[in-house]
Amino acid sequence: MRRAGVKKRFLLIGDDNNEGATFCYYEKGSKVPHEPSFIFIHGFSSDKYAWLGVIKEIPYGFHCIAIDLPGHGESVGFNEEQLIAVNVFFDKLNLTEPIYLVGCSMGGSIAAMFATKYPSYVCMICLLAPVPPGEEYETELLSQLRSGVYHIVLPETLKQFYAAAKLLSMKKVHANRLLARIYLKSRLSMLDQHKKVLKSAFENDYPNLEQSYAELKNLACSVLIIWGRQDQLCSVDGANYFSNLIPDAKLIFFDDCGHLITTDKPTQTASIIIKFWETPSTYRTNLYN
Ligand SMILES: CCCCCCCCCCCCCCCC(=O)OC(CO)CO
Repeated sequence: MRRAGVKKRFLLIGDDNNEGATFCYYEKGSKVPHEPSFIFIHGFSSDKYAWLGVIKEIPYGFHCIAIDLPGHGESVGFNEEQLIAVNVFFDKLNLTEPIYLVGCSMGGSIAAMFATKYPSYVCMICLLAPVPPGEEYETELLSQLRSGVYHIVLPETLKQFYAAAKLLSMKKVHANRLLARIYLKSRLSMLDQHKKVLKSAFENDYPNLEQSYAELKNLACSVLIIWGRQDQLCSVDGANYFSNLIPDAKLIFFDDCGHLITTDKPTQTASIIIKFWETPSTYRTNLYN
């Protein structure tokens, strides 16, 4: 933990709809007046830990927060839908100045939808291989997942774990069986919860993705899109879909990179995120001056 310079924190939400609901998150640095905080949102069945490799490479002086989404990691007790819960989180933390929202995979879809639903909260978004909409972009893996073959992303055995790692990442993980077994065991305790999240996402969110994304064309904030060329879960063609929808978006492809961009290219991801932040934008300048 100390390596990445983050502290683990808890935030009790506990309103009428979510009695005792608590967000868990990592924080590095603290809010800098008149600068956007960097907020990181992980993908399905992942958690805040996935961002440590990226956050480690972000220089001190920037304010970074990586949250555990409801139904993931150490965040507990939510009934509310993700977008509303995330919005409450920002309010409770007094993140009143527009933020730089970074999301990976399903977290990228959430970041995109958050920006359309709450435009005043966001001045920049970075989407790492967000879920593309509908059958036209549906990979074989995603369609298997939709039909209920969950072990592709929710492995239950060591063998399935290695198979999942191989499909999602270019990194070789066969190295340490003990660590793999410990990691798998910790994930198994979340299995039923994650199955519920996935089922609900496919039933309620996936069918409406195209309609939800359509709002992206009205975005005023700056948009960065990153995709791994070897992504087998979220089709690389999705990058074209999003850049057609958002003509001003900056598009970056990583070679030798699968779906798990934060695993395969943490250093490069951090440096692109910072470089994009440094790019002059009239929109942001007007916001902060
Ligand atoms: C407000 C809610 C909006 C949700 C919208 C998204 C609905 C998509 C359906 C589920 C699609 C499932 C694929 C997720 C891929 C993923 O996240 O990959 C992980 C590894 O498992 C990376 O960390």
